[in-house]
Amino acid sequence: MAGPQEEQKFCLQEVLDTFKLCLSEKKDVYLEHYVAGWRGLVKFLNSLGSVFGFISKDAVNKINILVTYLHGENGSQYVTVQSMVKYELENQLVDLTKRGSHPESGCRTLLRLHRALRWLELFLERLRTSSEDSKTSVMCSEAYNESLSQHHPWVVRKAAGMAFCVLPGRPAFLEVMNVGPPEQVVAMLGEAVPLISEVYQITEELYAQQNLLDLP
Ligand SMILES: CCCCCCCC/C=C\CCCCCCCC(=O)N[C@@H](COP(=O)(O)O)[C@H](O)/C=C/CCCCCCCCCCCCC
Repeated sequence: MAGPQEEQKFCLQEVLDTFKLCLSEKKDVYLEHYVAGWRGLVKFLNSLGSVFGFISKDAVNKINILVTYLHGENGSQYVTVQSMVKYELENQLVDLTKRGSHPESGCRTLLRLHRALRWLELFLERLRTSSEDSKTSVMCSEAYNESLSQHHPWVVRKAAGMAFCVLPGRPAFLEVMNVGPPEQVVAMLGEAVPLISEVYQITEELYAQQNLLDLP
């Protein structure tokens, strides 16, 4: 039986499988698999050391908010992102313009992870197409500057930038993914990036249609 250390070990294949399960036949996004994908990614983040603790803590907090809805008395309304949006909007459960009585709605919580998914897509695509001596810190901050950073205040941007500086080099980074030699990791990233991108695009379109992209 695997010990606690073993259970916490990151595996890219596992994350890939989870994101594969995210989309239903009619392209709805299953919340359960979406948060499971994030849980897997947080395992990876935790393996990089305590300097990433503040990021991991925020991600876990948001995952837990969504899991609480998923397992709560109205859990059946939270099966997909589409049903969650419909339910929360129809029941006025979302603070639309300023934070009020629903500061932790499913919609605003998921939006934060959704924005981070775009960062992930950009970062993994850079990682996939980079050369052996490319710097992960540079790829990470470029991806961050093109996506998430515009939603973060100066102090968070500064802390994130400092954390990126201690990321391991590309070879060590690929090794932690527990896939095998670098070529195999690159091949798996070639499968993972389009999947992540599709989940991102579907959510983005839904949020855009409902005017939810700037939830406070
Ligand atoms: C396939 C494996 C390779 C890549 C593995 C990457 C692993 C990444 C795992 C988790 C990513 C963390 C997701 C962070 C969600 C952030 C949500 C957010 O924007 N929260 C802010 C706003 O929230 P509210 O205040 O409005 O509730 C919050 O202020 C943020 C606080 C923490 C700082 C977030 C910085 C995010 C940087 C991007 C992640 C860098 C990870 C680098 C590891 C390679």
